[in-house]
Amino acid sequence: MLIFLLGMMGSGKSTLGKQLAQQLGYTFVDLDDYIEQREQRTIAAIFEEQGETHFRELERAALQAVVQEYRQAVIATGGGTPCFFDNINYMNQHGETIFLAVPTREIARRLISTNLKIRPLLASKSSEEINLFLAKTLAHRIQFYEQAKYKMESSAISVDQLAQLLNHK
Ligand SMILES: Nc1ncnc2c1ncn2[C@@H]1O[C@H](COP(=O)(O)OP(=O)(O)OP(=O)(O)O)[C@@H](O)[C@H]1O
Ligand SMILES: O=C(O)C1=C[C@@H](O)[C@@H](O)[C@H](O)C1
Ligand SMILES: [Mg+2]
Repeated sequence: MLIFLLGMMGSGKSTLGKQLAQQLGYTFVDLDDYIEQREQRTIAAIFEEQGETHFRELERAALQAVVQEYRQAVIATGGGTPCFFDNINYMNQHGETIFLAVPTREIARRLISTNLKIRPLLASKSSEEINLFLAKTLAHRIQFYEQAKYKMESSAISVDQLAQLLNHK
């Protein structure tokens, strides 16, 4: 089985994905890391050198490559992955999709306390600008995230909650 975690930057896809994979004995794949390895450069560099449109094409190709490569994996997608091309339908067709619905306030709080340089869409923004950016971005993205098969809504999602959700499907 392939399990895709969806949600905004900072919703915990990478953190929870690693823990869930460990619990299930699955491989953990972080789509952002996968793209960086394929490209041999950081996502920030891809954005800087070729812009977001090109990044989205690389992201779609990476998503499809991961699906071909793995049979049992937990995949932490990028924050924007479900919102471009037909990626959300593609993921729904190839596995279980879970939207980590963490409130914007909590996401902003988490991100402001981490290194913003690795998140090019947030770099060089003030706290107030980050809050505004997250709210505006989510307003657009929610229509894609909501197409996930499952939704986990909490400001403190745990790996056990995720495992339970999958057990009861
Ligand atoms: N369930 C959680 N409870 C509290 N803090 C968390 C939780 N999950 C992640 N965090 C913290 O939030 C920050 C962002 O988490 P993480 O990198 O896992 O998010 P992400 O969804 O993978 O983001 P991105 O899309 O930018 O890769 C980290 O500092 C992490 O420690
Ligand atoms: O929310 C987004 O659009 C992004 C989130 C990150 O995971 C990276 O995929 C990239 O920084 C873009
Ligand atoms: Mg991540």
